[in-house]
Parts: sequence; structure tokens; C-alpha cells
Amino acid sequence: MAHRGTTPKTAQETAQQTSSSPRPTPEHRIEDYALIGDLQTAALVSKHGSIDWLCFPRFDSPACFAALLGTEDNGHWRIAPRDADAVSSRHYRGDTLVLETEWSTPTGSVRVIDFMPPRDTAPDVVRIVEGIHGSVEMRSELRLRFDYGHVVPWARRSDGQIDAIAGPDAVSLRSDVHQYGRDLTTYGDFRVGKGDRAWFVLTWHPSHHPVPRATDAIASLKPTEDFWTDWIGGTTSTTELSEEVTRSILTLKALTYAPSGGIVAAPTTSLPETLGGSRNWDYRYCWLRDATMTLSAMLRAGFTDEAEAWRNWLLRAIAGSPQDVQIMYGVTGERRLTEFEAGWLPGFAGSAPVRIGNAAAEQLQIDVFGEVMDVLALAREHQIGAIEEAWQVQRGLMGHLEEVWNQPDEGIWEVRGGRQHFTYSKVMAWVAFDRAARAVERFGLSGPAKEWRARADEIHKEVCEQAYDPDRNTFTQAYGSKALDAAVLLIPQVGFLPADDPRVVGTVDTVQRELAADGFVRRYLTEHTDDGLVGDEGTFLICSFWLADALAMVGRVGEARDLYEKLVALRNDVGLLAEEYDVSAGRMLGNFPQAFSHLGLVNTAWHLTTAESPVRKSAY
Ligand SMILES: OC[C@H]1O[C@H](O[C@H]2O[C@H](CO)[C@@H](O)[C@H](O)[C@H]2O)[C@H](O)[C@@H](O)[C@@H]1O
Repeated sequence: MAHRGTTPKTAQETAQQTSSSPRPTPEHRIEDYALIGDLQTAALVSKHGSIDWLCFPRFDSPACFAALLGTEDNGHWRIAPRDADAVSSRHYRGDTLVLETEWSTPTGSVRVIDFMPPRDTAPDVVRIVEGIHGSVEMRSELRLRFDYGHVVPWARRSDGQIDAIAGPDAVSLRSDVHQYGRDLTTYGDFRVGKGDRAWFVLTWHPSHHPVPRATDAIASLKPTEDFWTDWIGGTTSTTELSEEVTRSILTLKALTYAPSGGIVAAPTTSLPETLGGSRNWDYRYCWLRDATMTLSAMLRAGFTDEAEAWRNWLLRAIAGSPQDVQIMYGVTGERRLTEFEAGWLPGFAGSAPVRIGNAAAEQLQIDVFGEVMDVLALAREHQIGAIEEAWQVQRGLMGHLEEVWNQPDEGIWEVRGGRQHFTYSKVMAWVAFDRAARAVERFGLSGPAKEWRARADEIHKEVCEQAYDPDRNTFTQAYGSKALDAAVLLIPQVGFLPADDPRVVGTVDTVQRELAADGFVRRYLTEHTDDGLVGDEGTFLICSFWLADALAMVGRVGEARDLYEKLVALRNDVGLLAEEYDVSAGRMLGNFPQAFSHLGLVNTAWHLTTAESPVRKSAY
């Protein structure tokens, strides 16, 4: 049992918002964070013991802790030793999303266990503190700031719990540690000796609903662990998954919105692509591209239920006129994702603006047709049901693609500098027509296979004529352009050309030579591609995984393995990757953790296994 702290004079938090924390704000590093989640939303916990990002009740809801994109006054919840020199280390408990942070101090050590139980009615964050040895003075510091870090709630104590309310949001804190209010912050001071345990549960509910029943913190730990362990144990893969693949798959699963099957690209907004820069975007939405690639990775790793759930999400999201199909949606299929700037948030390490919503939702990105047709073909091969229903939707999409495939678009990188005839978009239009024709030829589905095949051939010819630079023996970013683009590394992977085609071999060499920095790959050079944005960006991790895939496919397996190992080594202490990596600063950049990077890791591991084991070659 934890020892209680001093009794407060009042539970009402009424003072100034200028409260300073007992410790200086540590330097912000993206890799300092770990992820916990309940398959509807997620939180980021820093190695300093602070939850600095949490959106209740969904991934894309307004954050009640937004210190990640500002200061502690934008909302955070830290539980840590009061000794500012305490040292932490952390890990997930086995193959779960239950995080353990262990703290050592001169007087003793404690562990803090953080998790979000799989949701029943209300979302909870549970934090359990356990004494390991000696005795440690601890503090819980809870600063709730609704609506992305600027609305200070009205907080009151009732029956020993703290209830905070403002506008549509209400949050209750229950704990066996006494809580007191000061400076618009709720504190709990306690001492933990060996074998002692203290617990905290933070629960959200709509402010017009009654406070939900209390979750038993201690009792919810085991079912949460079992949930994750059982889920990862359900793989149908006959090959044992490595530690890094397992962690990546768990992370991808944590990015799925279980009620609908939607998959978000990342749980954060506006983690910068350059420190101090303005390339800051909201990734808490479902891109058809990112989700289809995630599913291919999951299917390869032996997880099929998510593919079925997402396919059903897709059928609902894009239902209606095919010409209204969007490249991204909200987690239950919302179409209006209006982008705005949250001017009150200074941004991660001063990287402004912080953006909420994403204007890319209104872009034309032709590659998504190919990605959707490709993953649905893969789903068919895995005998995922409702094939006919899906096929009707696919035919609608193909009808629309017939109208738009030859238009310039914003492309895979969602440029804001004007449309072009992007090579990757055209290659993926070829994929769409090819997979459609194959569905008829191989699976007996109905459709104009001959016309689709003819269109695929026409696009293939056009790409080879207009997107290939014979002087440099490379495919380029767009028709007639000299700029390079890492996306063309996917040409052999999607079957557009065989890996031993000299144009593919040349492209791999050129990309490696011109887009790599310290072995990692940029998606393009910002000085050669007008993306409509200012500033530079880091190397893109998925592009680096694509280079490893391409190297393996062209037979340079040793180099591919080396690059894979180098990428795996970039993961933070709990196995997570952001979108980008800054080679000169040696730190991660961009939203975190990012589905793209983790699915890239899973796919490259799979390519390497296939390339290194001739027995498995035929399995693909
Ligand atoms: O580079 C500008 C664009 O950056 C973001 O897009 C990137 O993230 C997407 C989600 O992972 C991914 O699908 C896309 O390929 C990436 O370029 C941002 O979402 C865009 O609004 C922005 O224009």
C-alpha cells in the first residue's frame, strides 16, 4: 500500500495557469516516446514518465494532453520520482502494448506500468506504480487541457475522485493516492516502498453522460496483456516472427480503429519533418495508400481478420459515386477533413504551424487505385469472403479510373506545388488495370478483361517511353522530368518490370547514388521537385526499406540485409520508428510511430526471408 501525501486544503483547481513543474522541461526528442493504445485512440508516454499526447475518445479527437506540440501547460500527466536525477529505462511487457518504465534513484527503485485496457464502454488510461526496492518519493502531476491544449477544465472532487469538465469533454481521475489541486493542476504525492502498489485510472466520457463505472486498475492489467499476447499469437505464419517484426505488427495493429476497421497513418499530428520547420501534417486519418500497404504487410505476416475488417471499412467509406472517391477518410469514413492551423500551439520544438485536418483529402492521387486493386487481389488469394460485393465496388473504381488515369495528379507524395504526370501514379494505374484483368482471367469474375489488358499495355508503353531517361538509365519522377523519386523503386515489386530488367537495375543504382544520405533514402530532392513547400526534410524510412527490397530483388541480398539491419538499429528503445530520420542530427523526424515505416520493416523482412531462402521463393 502506498503512503499518502499531505492533505490538500481544497480540491478545486483555481489558481494561475503559470504553475511551474518541479523539474525543467527536458529536451524534446521524438524517439523518447512510447505508444500505448486501446484500438480506438492512443497516447504517447515519454521516458520522463509524462503522457504528452492523448486524444479522447478517438485517434482524431481533440487532444486533452498536447504538451508534445507545446509546453506542459498544453496538457500532460507525469508520474515519476520527485528526485529530478532519477534515471529511467523501459520496455513493453512481452509482446503487448503494456509499457513498463523502471526508475532508479539513490533511495530505491520503482516501476510504472502504463496501459489502456481494450475498450468496453469508456476509454481509460491506467497507471500502476510498484515499489521494487528501497523507498521512493513519487509525484503524479496531471494537467488537463481540452481541445488541443488550451481549454482549462473545471475540476472538482467528489467521493475521492477528481472530475474535470469543459464543453463536450469530461474526465475522471480515480486513484488510491490522495489528489490535491494547485495552479490548475492536480497533484498526488506518495511514497512507494518495496512491494507497495499505487494505482491511477483516468477515464473519459461525454460531459452530458453520467460518469462511467470505475475500471479496476489492478484487475485490468492481466486481460490487457492477454489481449495483445493472444492477438499476436493468432498469426497463421509458419515462419517465426522476429522481435522487430513482432513489434512492428503490434504497432500497426495499435493504429487500427477496431469499431470500423479503419487504419490511421500515425496517431499524431504535426511532428515536424524538419526541426523548426513548417512541414507538419495531421496523420490521424485513414489513407487508402497507407492502409492497403499496412494490410499487405499484415497478410504476409499471417493476420487476415484485419484485412477483412478494413475491406468492409473501404466498401462503406467509398460507397456512392465512384467519382467522389477520396484518397483518405476519417476513421469511420468521414469525408470532410478540413485543414486548419492551431495557432495557440507553438509546435514540437517550435515547429509551427500545428495543423489539424488534412487538405490532401481533396487531392487526386491516381496510385491509390492500384494500391486498392492490388490489396483486394491479395485478399482474394487469402480467400477473404464477400468477394462479389467487393468486386462490384472495384468495377465502379475501374470505371472511374478509366476517366482519370491519364490526368496529371498530386502523386504519392501529395505535393502542393501543382499536378504532374507522376511516374509512380501511372505505374499504379497499370497495376489497377492489370489486377482487374487478372481477376477476370484467373478468378472468373465478370468484366471487360480484354479492354483492361489493352489499357494496361498502353500505360506500360507510355511509362517506358516517357518516364525513362536513357542517358542516366533510370526511371524518373514524372514524364519528361530529370528529377528522381524513390517511389519508382517499387517498379519490380508491383510486377511492372522484372527485377533483372537493365532499366530496373539502373534505377536502383541511380536512386542509391543520388537520393541516399548515409545509406538512407530521401523520397526526392526538394531542390529538384516543386512540392509547394518551404524547407528541407529528412530521409524517408519507408523509401529506405524500399531500397532494401529492390536490392534484394536485383540480387544484392547482402547489401539489402545490411541496410535492413541499419534501419532496424534506428528504432528507439521500445522498437518504434517515426516517418523520417535526420542523418546529420542523428534523430527521428515526422509523425510517430508511423505505419509507413513499420510496414516497410515487415515487408523488407519478408523480402529478405524470401530472397535468402530459395525454398520459400515460390511462396510469393
Ligand atoms: O509532403 C507533403 C504531404 O505530406 C503528408 O503526406 C505524407 O504522409 C501521408 C500519410 O502517411 C502519405 O500517404 C504520403 O505519401 C506522404 O507524402 C501530408 O499528409 C500531406 O498533406 C502533405 O501534402
